[in-house]
Amino acid sequence: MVSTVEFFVEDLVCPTIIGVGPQERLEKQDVVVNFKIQNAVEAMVIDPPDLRDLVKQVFEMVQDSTYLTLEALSSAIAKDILMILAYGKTPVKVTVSASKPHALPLAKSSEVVITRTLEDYEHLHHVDHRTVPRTMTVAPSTVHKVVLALGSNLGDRFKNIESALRLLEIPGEVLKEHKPVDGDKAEAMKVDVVDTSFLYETAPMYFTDQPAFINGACVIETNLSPLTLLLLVKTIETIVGRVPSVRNGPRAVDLDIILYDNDVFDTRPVEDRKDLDNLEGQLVIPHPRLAEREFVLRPLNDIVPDLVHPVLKKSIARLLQDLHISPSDPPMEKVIPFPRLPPRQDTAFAYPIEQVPDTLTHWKYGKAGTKVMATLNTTPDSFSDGSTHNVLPAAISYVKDSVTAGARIIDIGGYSTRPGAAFVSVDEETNRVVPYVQAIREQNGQDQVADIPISVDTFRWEVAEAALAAGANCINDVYSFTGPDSYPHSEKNNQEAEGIMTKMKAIARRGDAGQNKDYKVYEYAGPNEAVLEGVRVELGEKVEKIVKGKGGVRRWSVIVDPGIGFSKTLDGNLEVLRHASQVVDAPFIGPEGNKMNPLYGFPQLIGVSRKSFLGAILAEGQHGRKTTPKERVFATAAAVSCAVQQVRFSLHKMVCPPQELQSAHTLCGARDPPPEYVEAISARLRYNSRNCCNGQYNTAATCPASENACPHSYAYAYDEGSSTALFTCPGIRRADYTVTFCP
Ligand SMILES: Nc1ncnc2c1ncn2[C@@H]1O[C@H](COP(=O)(O)OP(=O)(O)OP(=O)(O)O)[C@@H](O)[C@H]1O
Ligand SMILES: Nc1nc2c(c(=O)[nH]1)N=C(CO)CN2
Repeated sequence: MVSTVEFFVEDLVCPTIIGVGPQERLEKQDVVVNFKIQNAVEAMVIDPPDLRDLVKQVFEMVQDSTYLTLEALSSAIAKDILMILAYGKTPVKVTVSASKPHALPLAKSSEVVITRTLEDYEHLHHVDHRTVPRTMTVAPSTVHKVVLALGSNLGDRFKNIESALRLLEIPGEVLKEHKPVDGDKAEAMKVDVVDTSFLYETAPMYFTDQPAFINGACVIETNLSPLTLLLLVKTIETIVGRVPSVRNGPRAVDLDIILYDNDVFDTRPVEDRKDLDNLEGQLVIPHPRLAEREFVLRPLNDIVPDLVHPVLKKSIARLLQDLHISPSDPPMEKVIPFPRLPPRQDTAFAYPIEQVPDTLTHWKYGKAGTKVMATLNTTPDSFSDGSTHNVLPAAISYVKDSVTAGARIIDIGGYSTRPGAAFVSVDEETNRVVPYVQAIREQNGQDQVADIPISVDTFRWEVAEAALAAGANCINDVYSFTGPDSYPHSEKNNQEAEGIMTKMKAIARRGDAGQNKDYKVYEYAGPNEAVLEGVRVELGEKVEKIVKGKGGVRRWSVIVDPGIGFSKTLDGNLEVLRHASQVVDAPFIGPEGNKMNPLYGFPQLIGVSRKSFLGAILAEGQHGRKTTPKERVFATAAAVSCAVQQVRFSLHKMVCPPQELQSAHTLCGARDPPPEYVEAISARLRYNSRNCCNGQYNTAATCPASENACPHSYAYAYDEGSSTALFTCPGIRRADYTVTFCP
């Protein structure tokens, strides 16, 4: 006979909505829950249940539930406990009792007691492998929300991931070879990529002697069953170029199914579920290694932070928070890729998707987190330097000098957005932009210039399309792609527009230069933050519109611009500039401060150079006077340095000659200390975090160390990726990192 051991939890009091009476549906009442877990002694010794965690999860689940009967509630509690404990481990038996102490006037309580094992829940088509559809099935009217993890560490990693996403959206074509599809029509299969995370460069986990990965995640909507989806992702991995390799080894692309609705599946027989090394050819959902992988959790946290793991009953944000990240772990770095456009035509590629471009370059957030954009105005009426650049040779020499001076992207504009600027036809604007793009790309033998990322400042799809075809990489749209002439509103066929949107990089700007807007509606944010909040809400809505839903721009392709100098008073402009970091660093916004900031985490473009709000400041006071844009150099430098001090990744749009641009670049570059500092800083942080808490504590809340563990200040330490050290050890506070460098 197998001897068993029992664990008890008694008198857990949880307020909840329970019962059928009208009053009971309105107000929470206390329910008292007791439960007992029984299992073989041997299994429990090896893997005892974490009762503290279990109690917390049961409490939260009961508190959030609204069952009509104690029977239903007890059964749900039993199911949750069984699933939490059985996740890859030995099944157990659970007895749950739930009582309502206030239900009966003449009795102490009314109570229900039930005993369950996992087998009792098989009919819910969870957990048991026999219930996972083994055939290729499609239910055309059912839409499932599925979360996928994306990874690549071989070849053009960004291109591989983009190719995989595009192939996902043509499941019928990809799975053609796998016919017969059990009577289902390939055309009925549907997958839409409806949201994407940021992308991160990550150090390889498990098998560490291999190249760094690019990792991300996406949400898809599909009518495919879990197993058909598995077949689809495995087929796509092969098409993109994945070849068999060592376990956890290098791969062109890796697509893992992380979550499928709220479902729980395991195709392995019950006796094989203890192990995670026998997954080949099987399907386990949620992905069994999710909770240990920062490279999956962090991107998921960008898009579905509140999604609750159906077994562990914790949100993605909580799983990420609970992850034990060691200070010595290399940090994950957000990256910003630029496509090389137009794409090379690969006639051998047999699938009907838009040709995926190679990657021109990619920027990292952490290293040199500030960059300079030079502005090439090709309008005769440009407000500060018109007439100097609108001649091709002069323009090219400006671009060359700007690149030498440190510009990392060129923004070309052929239609001024200043108030009262003359109307320019689409053809005229195109002719003002395209020849300049072509001329830059034709700078043979001068790779730095010929390969410089180019953005085009336009709000018209015809101009954008022509510019991208000529070799521009990025569209800088003052209306954030939601204007009257942008793609989604144009008469252009949707599919074609979608192709253009996914191919390019996008700069989403907030508003044109019309009347100053009234921001009173956002005054809840505080007397001095209404404009800032207005920008977050309005630009946030526009950005959500372009990154979410079918045909969206990838989140990793978007840079946001709060539009300093656009539709704001002088105070409004200053407010945004002074709080520039809050545009993208504040996680929550809204009247209750509980709405996710849709701009959270985006790289930011800041354009202050020579703008008229600086002119307004220079005109103030006794010694003030009217200035021309060219006279606002010092004011520009002050404004740029104000933003550089705050924003983790910022791109500064400069409208100035190359020599001024050089000082902006140097100013921005001042955040990059020489390599020996970086090494010294990381070593010191590692040392301090070890000393401070002996590596014992992993969350800021629990480390008892003093506030003064780090006596030195290094601005760069934070940027260089020591955020893990900062996070795991509160002795090293972010506030310690001012802009002084250690001698
Ligand atoms: N949720 C899931 N998503 C993807 N594959 C899964 C899943 N569950 C089980 N598998 C199985 O895992 C097997 C190994 O997949 P793969 O080759 O991608 O492994 P890996 O990338 O080395 O590891 P991992 O999947 O843990 O990232 C596949 O044969 C697949 O059937
Ligand atoms: N950083 C990182 N490490 C990995 C990854 C990955 O995607 N990113 N995938 C693996 C196998 O799936 C093994 N290790």
